[in-house]
Amino acid sequence: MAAPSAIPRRGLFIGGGWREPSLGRRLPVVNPATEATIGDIPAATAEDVELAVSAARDAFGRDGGRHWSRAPGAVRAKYLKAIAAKIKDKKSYLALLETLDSGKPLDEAAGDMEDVAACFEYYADLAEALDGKQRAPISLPMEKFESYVLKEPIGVVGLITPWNYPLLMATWKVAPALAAGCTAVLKPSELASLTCLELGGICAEIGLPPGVLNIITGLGTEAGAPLASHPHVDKIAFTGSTETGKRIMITASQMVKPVSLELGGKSPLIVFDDVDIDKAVEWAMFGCFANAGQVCSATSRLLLHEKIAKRFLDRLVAWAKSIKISDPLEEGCRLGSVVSEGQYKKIMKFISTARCEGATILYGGARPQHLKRGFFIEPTIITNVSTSMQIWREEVFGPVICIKEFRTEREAVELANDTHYGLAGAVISNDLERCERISKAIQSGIVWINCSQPCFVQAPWGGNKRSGFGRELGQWGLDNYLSVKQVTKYCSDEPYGWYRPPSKL
Ligand SMILES: NC(=O)c1ccc[n+]([C@@H]2O[C@H](COP(=O)([O-])OP(=O)(O)OC[C@H]3O[C@@H](n4cnc5c(N)ncnc54)[C@H](O)[C@@H]3O)[C@@H](O)[C@H]2O)c1
Ligand SMILES: C[N+](C)(C)CC=O
Repeated sequence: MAAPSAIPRRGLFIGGGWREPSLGRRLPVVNPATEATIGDIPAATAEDVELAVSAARDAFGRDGGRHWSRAPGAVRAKYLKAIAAKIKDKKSYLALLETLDSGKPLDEAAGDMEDVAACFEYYADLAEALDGKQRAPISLPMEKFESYVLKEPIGVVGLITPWNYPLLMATWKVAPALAAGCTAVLKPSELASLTCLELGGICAEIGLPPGVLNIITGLGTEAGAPLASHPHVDKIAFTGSTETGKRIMITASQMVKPVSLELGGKSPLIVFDDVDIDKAVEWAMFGCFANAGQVCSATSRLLLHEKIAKRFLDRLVAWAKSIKISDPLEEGCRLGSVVSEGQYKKIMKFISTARCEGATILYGGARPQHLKRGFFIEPTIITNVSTSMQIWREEVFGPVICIKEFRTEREAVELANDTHYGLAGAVISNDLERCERISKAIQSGIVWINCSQPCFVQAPWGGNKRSGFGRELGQWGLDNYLSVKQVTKYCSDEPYGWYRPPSKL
């Protein structure tokens, strides 16, 4: 598909319609693969947050919730399925916008759109099943009482999301929140908001009741912060950096507002000496170079058994040289640009600091020579790394992998856990018992065996330690937006009998 000459000019999506931002300001949209400004998005501020939250509150309580929050799950499922169908219809167009906005290869963006549609369909099914799970009885030790559980939507939720998988990360929150009966205000990243705004258009097309989903674009400090601190927002679900996550937690704590946080990572991939080297190399590449390494769960610390380290690195360099780095719209592109100039400079600084600290840039580390414009960085392989180096400790969020060797399983696990993060980890070995042992020993929310990165909507996603808490996807994702209410009934004809009745005289 050819790139459109201009991207759609959208307003903020509030109360089922488009609105210009209150202060009339807009932010430029830069295609990171060409550095050309291709349009702009509205810059919402506290005034717009106020309107969006108010629209979401109205939608939550409208007609006593009969049309949304207390409607049968099948009603909400119908809308979610309609959204999924539209996403599928518009897959090529949405993928194109995602690529123009973020620099990711078009094939990856198309895959993301399939995952977006699948996520809406999955939570449509869970919305339908929710009614059947209401009033689940609780077994009590006293016959005079009966107890059951109601699962109710939490209320109005604020959803704040990052730029690396713009529509997909938003969908991981929007789909379960709506399935649960919540109404929502979505604030995508200012660096890539185009497809999230298109989601607003889709909601209007399918006739989603006004205010159920509101989408406000803008800067984190101007639009995200007032959303997080708004007293009428009942929960914040956040995906982004650990630093912003900390700020959100502090803000939310003032109102004892629940938060779920999906934060950064510095995940390990352990490779033993009993593997097919080329197969393992491909997973190592996918684990750290897919989406130009801008993946929260990127396995960016590679731990190699010393017996295969040399051969593995030779093959890794050979494979890395063969990656097609190009305009992300070109067929077969496997490494596009990173998302922005700021991200490009940040990654380059990580590489130069690694060099200054004494690490070896075995391959890459620079702009590809054949690309004169755009924020492209070669796949970068760094060796001679010590555990005190920044490159070992901090999340780069770019196509940069650092490597250490190990001798024993114990040493591998110690190195794997030598991080403040705890999002993911991976192990590759033909000894499956060893893989099982290691999957228990790695301190993270996700472990992959003999692969890295596959992600399924049915399985829980989230981290430990400074990678956050709470789980998205699967049933856990729905539970994020449900409040559990205990209802207990006294069902005996007898008086309770704790107090002595007063005399009738
Ligand atoms: N754990 C996961 O599932 C997961 C998934 C994707 C990305 N991430 C993480 O996201 C990070 C990259 O994303 P990013 O650079 O967009 O993160 P970021 O923290 O800079 O921004 C995330 C979102 O928060 C908003 N924001 C910024 N400051 C804010 C504030 N003070 N109050 C409220 N909102 C604010 C931003 O506008 C954006 O919408 C990486 O650390 C990555 O690991 C985690
Ligand atoms: C889970 N994933 C890989 C789609 C997004 C994390 O950044």
